[in-house]
Amino acid sequence: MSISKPPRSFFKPLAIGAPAPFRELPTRVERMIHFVPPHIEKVRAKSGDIAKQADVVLANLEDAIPSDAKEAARAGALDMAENIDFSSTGTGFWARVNCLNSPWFLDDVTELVTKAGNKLDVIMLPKVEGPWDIHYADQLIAQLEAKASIKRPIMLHAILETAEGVQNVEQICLASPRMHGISLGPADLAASRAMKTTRVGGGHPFYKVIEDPRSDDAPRAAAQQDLWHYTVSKMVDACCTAGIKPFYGPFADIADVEACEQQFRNAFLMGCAGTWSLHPKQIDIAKRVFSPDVDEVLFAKKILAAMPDGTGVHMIDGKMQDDATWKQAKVMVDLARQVAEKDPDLASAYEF
Ligand SMILES: CC(C)(COP(=O)(O)OP(=O)(O)OC[C@H]1O[C@@H](n2cnc3c(N)ncnc32)[C@H](O)[C@@H]1OP(=O)(O)O)[C@@H](O)C(=O)NCCC(=O)NCCSC(=O)C[C@H](O)C(=O)O
Ligand SMILES: [Mg+2]
Repeated sequence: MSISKPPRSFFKPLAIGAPAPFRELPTRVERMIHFVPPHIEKVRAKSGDIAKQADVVLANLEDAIPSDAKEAARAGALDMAENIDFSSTGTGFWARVNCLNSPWFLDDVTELVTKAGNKLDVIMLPKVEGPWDIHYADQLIAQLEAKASIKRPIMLHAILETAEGVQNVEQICLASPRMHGISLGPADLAASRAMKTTRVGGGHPFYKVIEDPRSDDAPRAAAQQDLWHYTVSKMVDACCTAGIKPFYGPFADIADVEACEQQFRNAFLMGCAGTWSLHPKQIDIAKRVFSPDVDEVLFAKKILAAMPDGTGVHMIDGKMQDDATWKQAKVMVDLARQVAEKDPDLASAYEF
């Protein structure tokens, strides 16, 4: 017998007075989650301008924040919630709290929900290992939402960054209607798996396939492979099954914009909705990559126009189209419509 909630209970608030969880995710373009270290006043002061460029701004309280600056970072996050106007640009405001077994988690969540809960869209939860972590955070957040009379539910976004978390990703995604999505955490995950790399995301020059020996003894061609392909695929399937969003995570070689763009593009093509940006220059890369390609959108529109009821078979520009390609086209055009609402230049390029 499986131990899961009866269907009628799944969407009930977990505390009396807490808002009911969303039945559908709010429709939002979230091409990048921009990380701000909120304890650094100089950077925090820029986050108002960053909020005009990025789809989501995240106050980071976890890794990259020194242990003696955790309280300052939390205070900085509350300051951002109070003083930045996220709503006029439709920008999401998220916070990454410290992990569940840290001494800071309880105060992070308590203060964020009770003091900034009506501004906060999503809490990002690091190092999630199984559905039990989500159940605990879900119940605690509901209690705090009730206590502080929060009007709309705060969503949860888990980071996939331990071998155990990857093993349990399907159950994590299905654990609660509060789940918004999952991000890949390639640095912690590499450490958890004892992968022999010091890079954060991206490829590795030693992880490659080489061609067969050549008769002329010339050097053999080689191509780097994607270390993250299996994990991203597993994450995308788990998220799509649960109706939540998969995201790539950090790419820490800030100077290597070309490799960053390629890693983001691989994730986009495989189904990810967005990525993290750690530095302002990664915002535009993510915007470019996670907005669908103009030529592909125009071609997808042709497919939808040729097959108004989504059935049958058609030839367009020499390529066979049928019910399945109609669905592919709809994914592309639906996303383009959402992006177009935020971006007038793309709206005109997509010919909406
Ligand atoms: C990575 C950085 C430490 C680099 O900072 P810096 O050396 O200051 O960069 P620049 O000199 O090029 O900065 C140019 C100007 O831009 C401002 N700046 C820099 N970063 C940001 C930012 N994130 N948001 C807003 N503004 C930013 C600088 O202040 C400069 O301004 P000015 O002096 O006026 O010209 C830094 O970018 C940074 O701290 N980024 C965030 C790092 C972070 O959040 N790391 C944690 C996430 S990754 C992770 O956790 C791993 C994951 O969990 C896993 O397991 O995989
Ligand atoms: Mg991490």
